[in-house]
Amino acid sequence: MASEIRVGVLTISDTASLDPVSDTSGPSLCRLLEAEPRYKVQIQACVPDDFKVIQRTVTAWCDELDLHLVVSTGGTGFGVRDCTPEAVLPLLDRQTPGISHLIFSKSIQITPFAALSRAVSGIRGQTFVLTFPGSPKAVKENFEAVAKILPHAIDLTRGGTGKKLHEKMQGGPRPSGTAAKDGEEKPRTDDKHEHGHGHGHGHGHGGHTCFHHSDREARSDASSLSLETPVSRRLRKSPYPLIPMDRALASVMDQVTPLPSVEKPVNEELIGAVLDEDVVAVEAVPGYRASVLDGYAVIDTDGPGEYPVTAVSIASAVSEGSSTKLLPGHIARITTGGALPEGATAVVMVEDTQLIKSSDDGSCEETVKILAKVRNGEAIREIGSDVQVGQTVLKKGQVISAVGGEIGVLASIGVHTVRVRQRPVVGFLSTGNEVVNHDNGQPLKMGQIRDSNRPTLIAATKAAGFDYLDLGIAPDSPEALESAVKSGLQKCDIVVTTGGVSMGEMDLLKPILEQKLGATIHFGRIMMKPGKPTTFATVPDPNGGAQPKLMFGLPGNPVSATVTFHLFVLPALRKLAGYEKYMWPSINAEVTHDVRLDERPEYQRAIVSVTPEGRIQVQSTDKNQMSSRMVTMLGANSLMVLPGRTAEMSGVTAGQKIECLLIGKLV
Ligand SMILES: Nc1nc2c(c(=O)[nH]1)N[C@H]1C(S)=C(S)[C@@H](COP(=O)(O)OP(=O)(O)OC[C@H]3O[C@@H](n4cnc5c(N)ncnc54)[C@H](O)[C@@H]3O)O[C@H]1N2
Ligand code: MOO
Ligand SMILES: [Mg+2]
Repeated sequence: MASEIRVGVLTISDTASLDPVSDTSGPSLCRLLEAEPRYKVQIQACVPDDFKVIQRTVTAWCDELDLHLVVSTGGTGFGVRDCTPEAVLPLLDRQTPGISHLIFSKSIQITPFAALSRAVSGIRGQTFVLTFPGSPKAVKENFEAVAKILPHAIDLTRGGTGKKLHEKMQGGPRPSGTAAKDGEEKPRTDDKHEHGHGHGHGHGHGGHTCFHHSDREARSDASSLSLETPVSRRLRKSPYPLIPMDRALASVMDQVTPLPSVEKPVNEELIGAVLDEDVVAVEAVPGYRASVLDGYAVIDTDGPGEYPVTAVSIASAVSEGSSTKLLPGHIARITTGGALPEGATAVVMVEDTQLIKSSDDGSCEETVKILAKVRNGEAIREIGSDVQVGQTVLKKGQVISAVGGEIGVLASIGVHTVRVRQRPVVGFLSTGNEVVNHDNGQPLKMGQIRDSNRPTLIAATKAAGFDYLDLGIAPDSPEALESAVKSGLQKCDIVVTTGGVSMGEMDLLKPILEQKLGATIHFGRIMMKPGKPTTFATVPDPNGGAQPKLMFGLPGNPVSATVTFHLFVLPALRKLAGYEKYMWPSINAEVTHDVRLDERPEYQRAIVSVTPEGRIQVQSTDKNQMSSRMVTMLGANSLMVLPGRTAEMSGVTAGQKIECLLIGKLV
């Protein structure tokens, strides 16, 4: 049986999420649990009665935090906003009706109001999930109803055998009530006790009945992230679980499907495009028998000796049927790339010949001596010897590089257009009342800051070969932000905003996405530095298209925005554009100095270089890697992938190897 049971306690209540201090159910559940040493409450949060927020939180807690037990309190009743069972049920792999029944049967003995709870329970992955009603009394009664079997249930959920319990049960079950704590199983007669089965949640209003209307009214129009929430009542804890980086990346990539393909002419506009078809040569290269050298076309069997020069073939277009025929005992002057006269079987380079006789004015060679013997076929490029007609020269999925190989081959084989994946268009919107255009020509007023995010991200996008739209700057007003994001989504495949995603009262992006644009926020916080509040959402296409649009809410701090753009947005753009390898390549490099680890896994800006002896080294751009200091991006060609600090490992010492993502060119 698990020696330690890691628990998440989730209060589900609009009221409590507005004012977590008023939450009494969550804390009392924590106290009940922690009264037993085996339970360790690892995470506690208040979220509103919001289907998506509940699902997101429970999913993340079960899947990311590897908790043994998640217990929620609230939202199980008949209230119009109560939706805990509806949100939790679809997340469960297996329901546990016996547990729900046990809780119900005990509660109903205490009060008939227990019938107003629609609580569910079950197993998601390896996590046991319980939903309790929203009052400290109900929480206590429900917990006590299952306290004895809970460790065993959790053990079985985790693949345990339950051996210990079965041994304990050898003597048969104890008579009901004999081991009960004082009052545990005594039926209650007081119908008006604070059971709160889904009604009003009882937060901070000790002694209210389960029909507490004022509480219901208060939560009917408010949610934790509501745009109307007054500042003093805003959430003091983020409702978005901190998820690990790998999970965040996987969640982005799950949502990205390559764009459809289009026919494009073969020219430099193709650079960076991904082929969506195999390309077959429609012409042979070369299309005629061509000389590899400047010299003389000969019949190899004639051998060395003096020969009359009876023809000239200079590389140029020749009209059909006009090519000369070489007769035995004759040779023809020929230039590199010239068409071989009919009958010629080899070419002798000019250096291996000697002029014997020329015309009086020297304009014509009449007799030339072939000095060396040549083999049949020597210095001749046969028809199709480079590429044959019908040969597959490029494969679906291949990227048209800027090096030139692909465009060169396409141009040479008579293919004029190719099917390539459409290139995504990404829109950039800076947000913030304090943010002004970097080139506005005005001195900054107190509190203003120049927009460095848009120029940076646009430059990086252009260099990566993607199309972009500059969506300007939106002030921190719900209306302006909503309309700017919406219009961006109408025109782009991805919208990237910077700023407004953390915990301030001006951080409006997340509530706008959820409440105004119907978005699904896949994550709103990541355990990483920089970039903790990075947000990713899918938004229904405002143009009515079937495919949702992608939306990244990057943090406002310039380094956070730049690093998360490289880590998330560019790979997503590459996947959208059809790249099979869309993640950054990484390299292990020797760090040239000691590095202190942060508690969050960190992406330090760094320079990877190759020493004259061929050793690959890496050096941080700057010791002070604060996320506002754009100077830490100077010269960076890589991001050092540093793990979070642990008791065992607090730093990396000079000489150790560390993984580095190569986001720029090696120096
Ligand atoms: N109570 C908490 N506060 C903050 C937390 C937290 O967990 N709890 N997280 C911090 C972290 S980490 C980051 S990163 C930032 C992210 O903030 P936001 O994304 O909400 O961004 P803003 O508040 O709008 O701006 C932050 C910072 O960046 C400057 N900025 C914004 N846009 C631009 C731009 N286009 N160009 C240049 N600089 C820009 C802005 O003026 C602010 O100084 O939140 C922490 N807070
Ligand atoms: O996560 Mo923030 O990006 O450290 O400053
Ligand atoms: Mg902020």
